[in-house]
Amino acid sequence: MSTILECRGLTKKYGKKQALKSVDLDLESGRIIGLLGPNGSGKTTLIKLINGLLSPSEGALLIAGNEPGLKTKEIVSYLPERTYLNENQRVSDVMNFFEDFYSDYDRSRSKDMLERLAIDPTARIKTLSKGTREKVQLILVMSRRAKLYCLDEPIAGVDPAARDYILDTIINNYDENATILISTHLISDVENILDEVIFIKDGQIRMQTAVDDIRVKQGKSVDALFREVFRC
Ligand SMILES: Nc1ncnc2c1ncn2[C@@H]1O[C@H](COP(=O)(O)OP(=O)(O)OP(=O)(O)O)[C@@H](O)[C@H]1O
Repeated sequence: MSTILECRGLTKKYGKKQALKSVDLDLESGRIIGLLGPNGSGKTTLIKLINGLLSPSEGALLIAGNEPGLKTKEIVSYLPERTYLNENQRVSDVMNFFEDFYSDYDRSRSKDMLERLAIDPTARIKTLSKGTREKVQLILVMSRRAKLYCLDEPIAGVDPAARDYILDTIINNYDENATILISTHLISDVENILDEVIFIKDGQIRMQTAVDDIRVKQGKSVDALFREVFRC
């Protein structure tokens, strides 16, 4: 198994606030990994650094051996915590944009998922509910054949019935050598698809472990362990 992401001494400061404190982290290819932590623990900051939207204050971050930039954008598919879709465009316009922009975009995947979720590709984004916009954006992001997917709160606004379909889609559609990093507070919803979890608090990695170890060795669900470790 190869390493897709490496962080060494990764630090991010916003003024005096240290959002990430000398993080050392390795992510292997072919894993679905939950990035879990309380509010303000540094999850979005880490995901933005991976996507080159922020630069490290100190330390290094490498994706398949490269610093975030044009080369890594070709292999990283990113779902931000907020939707960025242009209100006046139709869903099919955004699909065209993805097709032009990303050589790994597979339009047939988007079509299948839109159909399954009964989303009309000719609908304008502004006519869609918040949850449906989130579904559209996730569908687009998951329709790329990327090596690393970074999903920041992918199912937060989606109803529970569609969550199951979306999570199934995530596990069934992605290439087995790809890695998916999912930041979420909906741990019990996602834990069945996770291979591994990272617990983060106050900008530091508190634990990185296989989900099977939590279940088998500790006899707990990830959700139960999270509540124990981060009890207020
Ligand atoms: N632009 C910014 N300027 C100053 N501080 C910031 C900025 N963005 C984030 N922070 C701070 O950095 C820390 C980490 O924030 P981050 O958004 O990465 O946390 P998070 O784990 O994603 O939180 P949540 O679960 O609430 O989304 C927090 O203390 C936050 O207040």
